[in-house]
Amino acid sequence: MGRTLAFLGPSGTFTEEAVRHLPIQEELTTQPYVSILDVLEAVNTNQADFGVVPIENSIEGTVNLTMDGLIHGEKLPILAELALPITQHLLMAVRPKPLLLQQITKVFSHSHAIAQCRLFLQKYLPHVEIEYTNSTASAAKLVSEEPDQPWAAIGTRLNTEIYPLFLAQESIQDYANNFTRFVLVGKSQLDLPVSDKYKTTILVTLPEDYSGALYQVLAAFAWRKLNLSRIESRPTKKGLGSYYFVLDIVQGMDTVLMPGAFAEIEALGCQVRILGSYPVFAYRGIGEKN
Ligand SMILES: O=C(O)C(=O)C[C@]1(C(=O)O)C=C[C@@H](O)C=C1
Repeated sequence: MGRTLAFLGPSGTFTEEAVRHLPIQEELTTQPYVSILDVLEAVNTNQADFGVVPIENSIEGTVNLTMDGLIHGEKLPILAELALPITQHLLMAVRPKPLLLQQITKVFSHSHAIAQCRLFLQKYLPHVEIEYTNSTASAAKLVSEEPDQPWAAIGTRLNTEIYPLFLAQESIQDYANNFTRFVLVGKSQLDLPVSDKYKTTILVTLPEDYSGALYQVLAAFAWRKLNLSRIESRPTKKGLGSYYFVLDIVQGMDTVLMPGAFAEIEALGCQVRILGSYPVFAYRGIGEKN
């Protein structure tokens, strides 16, 4: 068997779709895992060579499980990124005639999918119980297996082809411009095509009680004209008020500017850890895929 790639399953997740759109040239055996942590664990323990997980959504923000897994888990470099357009649908096991949303008692989905449809749920399904699942596809599978229950799942259109489900309501997300960034992680090298865009993600720990430290960190990038596309704080989990800063710099390591900026930051007393320096691939599908 060749090398393997773990992804957030079961079949029909947005993550699986991201795997299909990543321009991986090698024939990898793909393996679904039930949670994001299981995917990362599979790669950490060498059960899988690579993994694909969601890291950030344009409506709901960071996928904390992924971010914290990369920060606190074993060192697992980010090898590539792909942003996928996301369209969420309300899926049911029986075709309701007519569809009476009041009859639905429970809605199942991944927390990020629920969050992307918060206003829809508040307006049309304020009475339902929300049940969180590990992925949108696990919600779809669960609802399809209980056709006698007045339940619905939120997930991809693709799930109506994989599971015995109907599209009860199309495109229910609150904002049209919905994208999720997925990252490919792994300890070994993988041949990927060149891209016209590269990013470097770093984790910065500031020195304690140094006023203006974050300002100085940002200045090191600003005067070098190194563009940041994200800055985010995550708790170090060592106590209140203690944070790591995650920075996405729109630049690979192929310029002296980057090591220069890191050296300047380290001279301030900051610690810098590179989480990955990787190509960014664009989704090349046509129209709605999910
Ligand atoms: O549940 C899925 O289908 C996933 O791939 C996970 C996930 C996420 O974690 O953000 C991916 C894309 C959507 O934003 C909703 C859910």
